[in-house]
Amino acid sequence: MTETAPHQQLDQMITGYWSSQAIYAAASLGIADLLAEGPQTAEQLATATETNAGALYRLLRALASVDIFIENEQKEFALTPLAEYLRSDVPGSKRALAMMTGDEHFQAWGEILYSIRTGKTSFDKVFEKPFFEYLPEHPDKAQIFDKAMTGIHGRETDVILQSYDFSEMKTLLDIGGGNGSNITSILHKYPEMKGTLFDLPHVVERAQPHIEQSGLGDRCGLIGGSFFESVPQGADVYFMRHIIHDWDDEKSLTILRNCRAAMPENSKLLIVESVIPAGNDPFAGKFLDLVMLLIPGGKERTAEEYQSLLEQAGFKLTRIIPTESELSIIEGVKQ
Ligand SMILES: C[S@@+](CC[C@H](N)C(=O)[O-])C[C@H]1O[C@@H](n2cnc3c(N)ncnc32)[C@H](O)[C@@H]1O
Repeated sequence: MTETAPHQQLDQMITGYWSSQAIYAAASLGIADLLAEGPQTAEQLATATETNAGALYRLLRALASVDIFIENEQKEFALTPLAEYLRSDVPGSKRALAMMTGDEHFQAWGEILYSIRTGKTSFDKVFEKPFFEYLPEHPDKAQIFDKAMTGIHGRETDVILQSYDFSEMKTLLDIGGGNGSNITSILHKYPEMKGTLFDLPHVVERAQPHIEQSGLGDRCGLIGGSFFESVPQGADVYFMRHIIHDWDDEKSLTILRNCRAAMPENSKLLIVESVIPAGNDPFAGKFLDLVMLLIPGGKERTAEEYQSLLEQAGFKLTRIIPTESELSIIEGVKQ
């Protein structure tokens, strides 16, 4: 086996965005959906997508060189196992993730030096408003964001369900639960449990059909609101996945204190996040931390940082439960 020399490794890292932006272009044009019925030439695809046939051919040839699409002898392109995930309608689709990452995220990453120099979000510099205020004003982007969250986090519910026993809990509140894919998976596993999806009003409105289609309409309520104002009262579990990492300590404390005020005495707080380990080992959360710096203005935290945050909000951190993935389940109770 030939090893990649350090200078070649670095070349690959430096030019990494070439492939991610090429994937973004193919995802935005819906190429994988067009190929779902069978192979097509670049000319046919260019007609369907109103693009330049020569340029589209070059895009698809480059992507085929990294196993996304494959070109046959008739110069037709077909789907590969990687390209299948760029279809809109497959379980675990990554199309929305590729579209979000290559668009607003990429523009914010272009201003990374601003964030490193100032500690402020480059998203706000580029788009002139915070990310979660930009989304309701751009419903098409907000819909892509909801789907991207399922694309990146969708499989996480399975690992959470493997690692945590919810059987004693009768009611669960999924705070910032997005399009409801997490809460519906939990409710499917626990047929006795009732749930409530809580998120911003525009998100809850889009989630409603998803909850109805899941057949859980009678067990899953929807409440629109802001966790900076208050959260619904009375659930056995206050569940937040990838919420606290979106915010700085001050805003996170507001959310946690609002949860504490709404929680019955014996209910549990569950925060699901990447807990940053010490040392130099690869850990995707260390790069996700940069996304948090650039875009919403939050951070990934260490176990000590979660302990301190929970204590300041009036909680006792009872356990940090590792899962098969990089995620941990941080459990807290009211002090
Ligand atoms: C990173 S996403 C996580 C979504 C989901 N929990 C998951 O794990 O896929 C953050 C969520 O927080 C919601 N959110 C942002 N600001 C909020 C607020 N002020 N009140 C309630 N939800 C909010 C967003 O709409 C979004 O659904």
